[in-house]
Amino acid sequence: MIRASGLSKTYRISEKQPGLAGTIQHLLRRRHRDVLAVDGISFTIEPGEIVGFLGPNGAGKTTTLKMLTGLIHPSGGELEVAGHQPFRRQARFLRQITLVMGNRQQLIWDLPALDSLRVNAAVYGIAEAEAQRRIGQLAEMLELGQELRRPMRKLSLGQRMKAELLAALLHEPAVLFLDEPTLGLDVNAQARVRDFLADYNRRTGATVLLTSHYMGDITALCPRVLLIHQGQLFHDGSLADLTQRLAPCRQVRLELADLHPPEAFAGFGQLEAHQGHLVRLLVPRAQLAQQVAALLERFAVVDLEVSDPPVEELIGGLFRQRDSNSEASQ
Ligand SMILES: Nc1ncnc2c1ncn2[C@@H]1O[C@H](COP(=O)(O)OP(=O)(O)OP(=O)(O)O)[C@@H](O)[C@H]1O
Repeated sequence: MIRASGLSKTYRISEKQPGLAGTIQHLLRRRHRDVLAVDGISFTIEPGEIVGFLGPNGAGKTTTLKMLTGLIHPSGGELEVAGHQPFRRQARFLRQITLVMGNRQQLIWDLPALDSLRVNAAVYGIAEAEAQRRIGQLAEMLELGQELRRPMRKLSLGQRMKAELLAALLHEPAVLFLDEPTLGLDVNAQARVRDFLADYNRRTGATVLLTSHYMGDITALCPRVLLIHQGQLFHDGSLADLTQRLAPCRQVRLELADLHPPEAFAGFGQLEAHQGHLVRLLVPRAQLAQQVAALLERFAVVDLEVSDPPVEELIGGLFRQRDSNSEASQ
């Protein structure tokens, strides 16, 4: 459904010094600087997949989404979405995709969503009876009722987001590009939007590419993630594989019946925290079973939990490390 090969985007930024002198100089001799936002990424997404698109701020996610939806022209590489070249913006292509940005809204603030939805239906050439059927079905899935009859400005953030999703799906697109669809929502509203997206994907077989800073969205919805950093693809695979790649150790938390000095844990792993009866160790994955067995034998254990460090921390740590390496080599 989506094929990108060596996809790149360079933005040209004009640089102007502040003040009148800067403006005159800029008029006489323009200065430009190139920003390589996306640097030759390649990936393929099959119909029906839900793929998470991760990366720190400024990694190039939004730029990639804009190229995939035809909002901007790539500087290089090849791109095909639903059998089309997005930047040609053919009507047949636009009918097959949708883009939802959590920080933008398309529904009119002072009007009830139903009015805007009728306009959208007309723009897409959907007959009135069919539009009503689709609105009814999506409203039921999104648990929206009378809210659609109230002006958008009177709805809660979560209700507004759900109405935006409804509007974005009215033309039954085959590919959904979702940029932070749960931005600013409270945990309950986030969970409802996630459930809806999973349900929608199951029912319709739509392909979904999702960016989110909330790792909960990604773990709940995306069996596969693409991770980009400084415009390059760093990982294409499962979140579990990514975690394994980033964290060679697992965290072992212990609650012990007795008090022991820190030295007592030497040889069981790296002691991360030690407070009274609570102890946290980092143990290499390959030695986990053996070390846990040894801990259970050596200490009177009240409770034990094995987990991966939070993936946000792992990703943040990786990028801090790579950034400081690249600064050091400059
Ligand atoms: N219109 C533009 N003109 C010039 N530079 C831009 C433009 N849009 C983005 N950039 C730059 O391109 C790089 C990638 O930005 P982009 O918005 O794609 O990142 P992102 O991964 O979506 O970040 P965030 O998570 O913060 O939204 C950044 O360095 C950004 O400053």
